[in-house]
Amino acid sequence: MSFKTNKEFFVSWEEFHRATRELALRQLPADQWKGIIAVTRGGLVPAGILARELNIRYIDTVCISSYDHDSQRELKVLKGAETSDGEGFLVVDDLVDTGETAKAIREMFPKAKFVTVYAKPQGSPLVDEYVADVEQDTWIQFPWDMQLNYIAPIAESEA
Ligand SMILES: O=P(O)(O)OC[C@H]1O[C@H](OP(=O)(O)OP(=O)(O)O)[C@H](O)[C@@H]1O
Ligand code: HPA
Ligand SMILES: [Mg+2]
Repeated sequence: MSFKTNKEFFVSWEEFHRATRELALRQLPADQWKGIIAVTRGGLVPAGILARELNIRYIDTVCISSYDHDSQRELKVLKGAETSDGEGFLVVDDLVDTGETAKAIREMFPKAKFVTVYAKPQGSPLVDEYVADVEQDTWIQFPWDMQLNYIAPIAESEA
């Protein structure tokens, strides 16, 4: 499935950090968690921030690759986590969009709490908790996918 839209939502490191700390605040008390499972790769960044804020040192990964095949999105689990049903674990991803990844996560870890930083409407019902809503037709640009660039003054780009 290809995603074609002109609408973009640019997220800075500061904003991502702030939103993820807000997510951490909602996961108290911290001692209810056996550990965190990060959904690679996007979930690795919020997992590090959550682990720091909640003082959690047990961090596992579930490694998922999704790709286009005959215009249908296929999900492949490259590596699972060391828990049978996810009980007591916080599973974290950067966002939920169509919800396809979330469905796979729910099947793998039915007893875990699944949280994301951002959620689009199609996927948001599949997440237990998230911080910010983003419209379905908007592409979220994360800070690790961007760099600072020079831009010409507005006056110079006239005519
Ligand atoms: O709700 P969905 O439509 O499934 O989309 C959400 C998933 O897509 C992105 O990962 P992606 O597959 O791009 O891989 P990455 O995390 O390795 O960048 C994002 O990090 C979520 O895991
Ligand atoms: N931004 C970045 N990665 C994504 C998105 C998005 O809006 N949707 C699915 N993967
Ligand atoms: Mg991902």
